[in-house]
Amino acid sequence: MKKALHPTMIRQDSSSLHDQHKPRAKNYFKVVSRKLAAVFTALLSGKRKKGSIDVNKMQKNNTRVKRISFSTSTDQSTVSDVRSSAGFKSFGSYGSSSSMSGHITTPSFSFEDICKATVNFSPENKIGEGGFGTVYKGRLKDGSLVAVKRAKKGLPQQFKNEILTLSKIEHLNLVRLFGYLEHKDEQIIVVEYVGNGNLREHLDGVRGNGLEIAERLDIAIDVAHAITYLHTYTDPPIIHRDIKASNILITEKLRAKVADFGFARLATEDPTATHISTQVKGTAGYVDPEYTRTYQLTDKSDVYSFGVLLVELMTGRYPIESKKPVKERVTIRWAMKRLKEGEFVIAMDPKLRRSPASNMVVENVLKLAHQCLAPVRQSRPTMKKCVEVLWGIRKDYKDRVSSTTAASTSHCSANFPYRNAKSDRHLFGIQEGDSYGFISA
Ligand SMILES: Nc1ncnc2c1ncn2[C@@H]1O[C@H](COP(=O)(O)OP(=O)(O)OP(=O)(O)O)[C@@H](O)[C@H]1O
Repeated sequence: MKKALHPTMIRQDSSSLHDQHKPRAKNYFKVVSRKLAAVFTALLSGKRKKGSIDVNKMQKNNTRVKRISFSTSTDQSTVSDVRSSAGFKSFGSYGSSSSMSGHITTPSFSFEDICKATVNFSPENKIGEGGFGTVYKGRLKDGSLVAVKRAKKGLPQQFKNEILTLSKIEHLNLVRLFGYLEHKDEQIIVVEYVGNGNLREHLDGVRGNGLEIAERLDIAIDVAHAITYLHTYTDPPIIHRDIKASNILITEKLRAKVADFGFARLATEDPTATHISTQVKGTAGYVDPEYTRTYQLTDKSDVYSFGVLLVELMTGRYPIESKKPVKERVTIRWAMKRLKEGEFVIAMDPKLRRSPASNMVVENVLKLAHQCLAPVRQSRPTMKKCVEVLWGIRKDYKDRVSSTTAASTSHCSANFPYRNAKSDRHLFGIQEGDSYGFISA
């Protein structure tokens, strides 16, 4: 999907800021290898001991296209668990994320199996390319479809982040980890295949038949469920740090799964801590300005990015539209101004059908986005609150559409037997992933 660089893509070289860590690097590696050895020994002896590995201090200089990455000298981020990475590890069964009781089962397939599954990483099987590397579609021996993420060389940090995070989570609206593999200089992550492209492709109209307002609302709710789960129901909480439309994968039923945990962070286990001081990472246009200013990361940074995503869903525009007139270039600024001036319909994606019910959704979702985008994080709602607000909007929408449908049916059913099957599927019955999406362990 990364055929060409979009205006939102930026390149930021972080080397000069990282340089200040260099004199300490040798010591960190010593400390880290000691801790890795301890954790590995604990794993072998069957005891699960919480290690504390300062992974950001292990981080090499990282130049990324599109994503932001620069650091602060007070970087004290920690990741509280690590697993052995020798050979293929699969996470076929693991307990609840809150207990972090994931265990590594016997290796179930090898590098050769992955080569077979992807037909030697053939270009025909390539489904995407991102900062992490290339993503391939694969079919395993048992016939199941998987997405194989083949890391670019020299990104050990992101590889580790992604497997550490994915191994702790299980939720219908998050892509599921099947396993990972380190083979010579290859680093591979195998995850659930989500077959209907990503949200950005749907908004661009290069996938599917265009998303109706009810479908966009369901997608917003799915994403909100997923982030609520990460912030509230994992232990320690997880901050995704890269919520954006291209990381929202879409199923055949037009429901959403959040992917790409390369930048995710485990929040501190210290209940008195208000934030983590860490490198600023994310994608231009989505990153919380308070985080970029203070280097302080909290779950409210994800809330900010979610606010940007809501605006994107309602307007169809990219967060940064460099070809638009100056006043419209920063989409959130433009859309919030339209909202404030009572002209939110102007900001509404032209691909969306206008109706009192869909206008109501756009207005209320933009109002929620406004709260998520508050400059000061304390003023932003929690993700759980966002879910509740979105549920309310969906209920109002359904009520309004049902009453309109009932009125038009009673008045002109003989003349107007046509029903819109696509809209109807949002009015009746429970949708896949409507609950918080927990999968019982
Ligand atoms: N599990 C998956 N199932 C199906 N397609 C996937 C899967 N994971 C990724 N993709 C596709 O591959 C693309 C690239 O994914 P990846 O997470 O590596 O990068 P990205 O998020 O798009 O970009 P960046 O890494 O710069 O943020 C996705 O946008 C998506 O289209």
